[in-house]
Amino acid sequence: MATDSWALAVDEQEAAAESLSNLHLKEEKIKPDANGENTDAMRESAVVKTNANAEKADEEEKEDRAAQSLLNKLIRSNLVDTTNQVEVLQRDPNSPLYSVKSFEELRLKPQLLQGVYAMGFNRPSKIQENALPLMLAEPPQNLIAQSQSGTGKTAAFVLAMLSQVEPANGYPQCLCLSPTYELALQTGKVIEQMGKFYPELKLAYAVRGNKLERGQKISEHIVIGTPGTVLDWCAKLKFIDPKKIKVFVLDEADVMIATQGHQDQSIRIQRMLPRNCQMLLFSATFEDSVWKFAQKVVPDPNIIKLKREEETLDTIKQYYVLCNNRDEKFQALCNLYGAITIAQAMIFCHTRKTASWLAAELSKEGHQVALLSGEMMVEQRAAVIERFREGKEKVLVTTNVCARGIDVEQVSVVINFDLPVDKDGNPDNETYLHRIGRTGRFGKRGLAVNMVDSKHSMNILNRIQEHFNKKIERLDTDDLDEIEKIAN
Ligand SMILES: Nc1ncnc2c1ncn2[C@@H]1O[C@H](COP(=O)(O)OP(=O)(O)OP(=O)(O)O)[C@@H](O)[C@H]1O
Repeated sequence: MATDSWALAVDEQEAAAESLSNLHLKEEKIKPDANGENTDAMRESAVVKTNANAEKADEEEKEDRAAQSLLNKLIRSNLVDTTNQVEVLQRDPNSPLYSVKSFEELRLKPQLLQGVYAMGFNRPSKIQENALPLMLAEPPQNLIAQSQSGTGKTAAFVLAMLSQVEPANGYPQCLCLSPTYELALQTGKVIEQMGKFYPELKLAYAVRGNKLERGQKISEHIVIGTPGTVLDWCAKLKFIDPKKIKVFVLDEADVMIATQGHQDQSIRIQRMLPRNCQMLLFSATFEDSVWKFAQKVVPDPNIIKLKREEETLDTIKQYYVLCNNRDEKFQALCNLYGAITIAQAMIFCHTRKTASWLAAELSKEGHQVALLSGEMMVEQRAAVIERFREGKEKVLVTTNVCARGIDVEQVSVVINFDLPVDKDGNPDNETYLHRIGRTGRFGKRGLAVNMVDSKHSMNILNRIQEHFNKKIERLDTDDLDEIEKIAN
């Protein structure tokens, strides 16, 4: 389907409009008055608007990250497999470094060990091998830990909290901060499961809407909540005596830092805690901003990091197809499906609108299609992914926002209906690797097909090719023999 005429695809126009409107959110400009001068009132009002807009953008960023994190928790029932080594930086490099290969070695209270086994945990995960002895040491140590989602961080700090609690003392002794109500509930569930054989142990949720009488003191041993409400409960309403807290956990630090207000509130809470309180901070990623925040929250930390699994394009055959427009891309996709048997495929689009359109068109052609879209509630997204994993649908059409970090082993083909670009329209190499990398895993060979429909997208493809230094071959989807050849 060679082409000379290139038009800016409808999708790209939509996407450009979207990123422009985002830009307007962030960069509210001061307009001159009739004499061409700015008035103070205008400047002030623009500053207020800019702040409000920045907060709104913050809020959206946090919601995106929080939704992703919740989705990961909902769709995961096992540890993520990782062969990467853990890196440990001890606060005192001269003290011996302990690591455990079994839960028995930790000398847990019997009812906790029973709880761990009842959850089906046979041995500590990679990160737990090092983190647990540090967290349970005498005196307990402070810790900053980073490892990708699903590697056992939550289970580790829940075990640390449960180990420190003295149920005979009817007041809060452990405080855990989560970025959102929903994430707090998820952690609460783990506490309840692991503490199943510890019935005297009580848990309270400090989340908006959980109203208590003024002047009341709470008797629950563990409090889990969002920073604003926890701060109110400690400082304003005095439901919690922060001086009695023994373990302070800040979970999902990378999600937390997306909101400036949450950072400030967390730091204010931390300052109210006693000096000997154990401080623990967890994050799935470790950008500079997370690191700076972590150092403010956790004094004298030990640091544990687990590198991310390397993704590679080595086992993946990459192709591109030249088209003139969206309809031709759809036709190319149908030709591909007509010529080869595809176990399961993920198709990525740039906007929700294209994704919905494509899913509908594929359904009309008789394909069993699942659509994962940003408008869906997180629980609905989890249900869609679950069905796809079970093989109930063979094609998953999605936008990038929804599909980060989703592992579906049986996906053999990834199709970039639109190439991944960042907010400024430049190639998003990391996303490309992420999307394509998931097909060629576990020693399997994968197939990736990129749809190119304009000079601009050809340029993006070339830059992706240069970045990875891996050739992306041209494929003619009108030539059935050729398609069959690549499939074999
Ligand atoms: N030692 C273990 N053995 C077996 N399964 C485990 C172990 N530790 C945790 N799990 C399970 O693995 C999954 C991921 O663990 P966990 O939620 O603690 O990871 P996480 O790193 O906190 O992930 P996230 O960042 O998404 O919260 C959960 O289903 C949990 O029950």
